[in-house]
Amino acid sequence: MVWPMTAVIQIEGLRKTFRTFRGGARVALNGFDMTVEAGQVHGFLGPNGSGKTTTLRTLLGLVRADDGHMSILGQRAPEALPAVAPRVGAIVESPQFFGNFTGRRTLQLLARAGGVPAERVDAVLAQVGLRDRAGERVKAYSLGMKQRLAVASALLKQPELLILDEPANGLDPAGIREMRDLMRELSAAGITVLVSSHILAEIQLICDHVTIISRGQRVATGPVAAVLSGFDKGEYRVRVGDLDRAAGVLTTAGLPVTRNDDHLVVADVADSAWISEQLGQRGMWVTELTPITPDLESVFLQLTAAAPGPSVPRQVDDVVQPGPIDLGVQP
Ligand SMILES: Nc1ncnc2c1ncn2[C@@H]1O[C@H](COP(=O)(O)OP(=O)(O)OP(=O)(O)O)[C@@H](O)[C@H]1O
Repeated sequence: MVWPMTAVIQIEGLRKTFRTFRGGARVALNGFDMTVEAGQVHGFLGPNGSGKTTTLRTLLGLVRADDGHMSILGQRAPEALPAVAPRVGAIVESPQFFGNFTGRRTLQLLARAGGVPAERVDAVLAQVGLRDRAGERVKAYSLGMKQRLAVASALLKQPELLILDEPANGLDPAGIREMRDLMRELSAAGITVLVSSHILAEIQLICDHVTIISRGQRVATGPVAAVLSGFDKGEYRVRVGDLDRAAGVLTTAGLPVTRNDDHLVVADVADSAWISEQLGQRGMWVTELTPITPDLESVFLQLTAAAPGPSVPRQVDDVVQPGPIDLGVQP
């Protein structure tokens, strides 16, 4: 199989079914595909239980796949993992640090265990912004600082690829912002970053590309802006004095119109000036004409929702699979 030279991670047709305690089967991955190109900060987004951790654990050889092809840095996984491991940093399980050690001591021990030169410790402490707090005990660190220490430990061996499972889990907005800045700095330093998350705002802030998984299948992928624009329905919010009359005019002209309390939502609008012209000609003066651009949250909900109503918890293991949506953005 020929894969693009720039693909740092390539996953095709990945399948994994877990046998449950009671002899049942739980489909975690159902033919999942993902491509992460060099230099990306790639968000791996999906609801709880959609298969993100299973994908990362399978990629890193911690879980055996039932079927599919995977490569990391151009080498087949899991077979070639021992060869590529020195070039990959990963935090898939929350690392447990010894609280009585300082951050620096923790990294010194990890460096020694990994055969990494001791000078790397100060370099990674600086890289993750912990240099000034490196002499404090880890048990006094905030959650954000512990996450940074975890990232620092993964950076010790100067990886080309960093894989982080839910790095911003439990962080407050300021912590998420700091994590975003850190990801961007790592990306600027030439490291490809794959970040999994079920938090949309976090992915929109941190990542330039995204793959969305739902029930073990990829449902969208591409640059964040392209994924969003694939869902742009050309909708405009229109405010005008007589909503009913305006709705009538626009509907007669063939545009889909939704009447809300104090405004209309008009879809399929190619030229917004045409709306003000049509209404103005009939003595209706438009006071607002605003494009409604999709955000990742609404796209995510559309893509991952075979969602039950709010009173019914999402059944992550439902058998029904949504059809994958090909945005044609990425192979
Ligand atoms: N070791 C296991 N044994 C049985 N089922 C498992 C196992 N690991 C994961 N699963 C199931 O596989 C599905 C996917 O789980 P996974 O942890 O990959 O999802 P996730 O997207 O990482 O979710 P979260 O955001 O909650 O971490 C879930 O239904 C989960 O219960």
